[in-house]
Amino acid sequence: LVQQPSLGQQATNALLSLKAPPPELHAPGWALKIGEIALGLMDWLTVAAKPAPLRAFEAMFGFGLTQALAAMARLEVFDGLAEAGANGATCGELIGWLRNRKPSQIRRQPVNAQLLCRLLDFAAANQFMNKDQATGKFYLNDFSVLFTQNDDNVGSLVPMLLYHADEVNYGWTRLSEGMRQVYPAFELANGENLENYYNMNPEKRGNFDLAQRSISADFAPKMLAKYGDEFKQFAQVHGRSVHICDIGGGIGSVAEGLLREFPDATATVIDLAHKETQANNYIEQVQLKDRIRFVAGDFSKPLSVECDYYLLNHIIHDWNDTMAVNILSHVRTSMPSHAKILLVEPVLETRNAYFERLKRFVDMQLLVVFQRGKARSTREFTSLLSSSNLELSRHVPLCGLFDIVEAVPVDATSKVITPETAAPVVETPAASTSSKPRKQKQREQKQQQEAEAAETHKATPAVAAEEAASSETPAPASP
Ligand SMILES: C[S@@+](CC[C@H](N)C(=O)[O-])C[C@H]1O[C@@H](n2cnc3c(N)ncnc32)[C@H](O)[C@@H]1O
Repeated sequence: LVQQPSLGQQATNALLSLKAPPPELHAPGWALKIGEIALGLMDWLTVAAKPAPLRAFEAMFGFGLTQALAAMARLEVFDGLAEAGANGATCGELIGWLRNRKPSQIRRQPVNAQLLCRLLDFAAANQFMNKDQATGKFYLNDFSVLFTQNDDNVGSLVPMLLYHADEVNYGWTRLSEGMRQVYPAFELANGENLENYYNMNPEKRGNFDLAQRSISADFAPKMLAKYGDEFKQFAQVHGRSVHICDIGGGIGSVAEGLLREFPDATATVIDLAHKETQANNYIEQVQLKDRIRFVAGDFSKPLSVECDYYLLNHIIHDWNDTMAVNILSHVRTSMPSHAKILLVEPVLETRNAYFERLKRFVDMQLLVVFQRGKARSTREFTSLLSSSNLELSRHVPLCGLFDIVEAVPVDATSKVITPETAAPVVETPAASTSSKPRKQKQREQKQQQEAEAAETHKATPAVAAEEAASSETPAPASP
């Protein structure tokens, strides 16, 4: 791709002025929906327009893209380009820069100049970065900026990339044997399940934790866009701010992100006891000790923690149906009737070819790594929830890999909290019906409409019966 230097320079300047990757665009729902449909259509056309032999070669070569990207991240090529900034850098200049650079988080190896130049040309041909053919200079582009690194690497995709390129990639090499459903492919390849593997390789665990934090950092603004108004209304109705429980919340990084977006909210993070010290250190480090509490707990056993929202972020997809119902039932038993459960999951859907492909990829990752875990469809969630005395109240797509599946107790009197249905109602000036501000009235009307729309998603006995009929294969024993 030949880039006009002036354009390339402008783009690079703009990108470098951002400390983290560009923030998500929070366009109105209808605009995102149109964008999604257009993306799906373009994706379908791109695939359909390619002759089959080309598609076959692309599929066979796909692994090389991941590994080339990982090699460049390890060699800190993208950081070199970031430092070169709008001037760009030739291959020779980049090598000089790399040789003089202090060793940093990722171990660098010595590089052979000629070989690295070939790798850079491969990267430019695949649009990982831009190349000005006239000057031979390389420039960071909107893709490679995502793989630059910073001090704590939050916001960088490098930890996520290395997780996929290393331990998960080994797992994929044993996929056919993993299909026997004795051991997950990951265990066949790495000799241990994920947890034991990380116990034996603390450096890899550190990288995995960073990868998770990067996903979490992306989640809070999306949640604000979807739940900001509802949380505000909750505070008006109940006379207090929401209390969120993050079940399987790790060291509290997701809770931290959420509480930064919702300055009045408080949170309880529940995770296994071995996370306690790390979590408390983290919560102290981010100065949220007065708002986030860590509670050691096991979601495979009854829980007793009362909250307004129970967040299960990337939890259910790690488990088979039996365990998923077990976890959901424990949450259900401890939740008050007004509370909601928010499951953050890749919901499989078929309307959009592009997202379907990404979500199916997540499903395969779960198959490779855990075997017991899977991505589920709305119908499958409906079934899991109904077996847990819950019902699906709303499906909130987040325009990406993940969605929010919202659930409420089956016997809840109302699925949506409104001033009319919530108890106890705290009279505040804003909540008094005679002088409701216009915006509040509009919000209530919108919630009413959403409640009606949610009815169409409700589990029907027929669906439940159909789902119950599809039995699940038992999970394999651990080696
Ligand atoms: C995929 S991670 C998700 C972490 C976090 N929710 C996030 O999105 O970053 C799964 C989490 O579940 C926790 N976990 C696994 N088994 C658990 C159990 N039986 N009880 C409580 N937490 C558990 C793990 O320690 C880990 O933090």
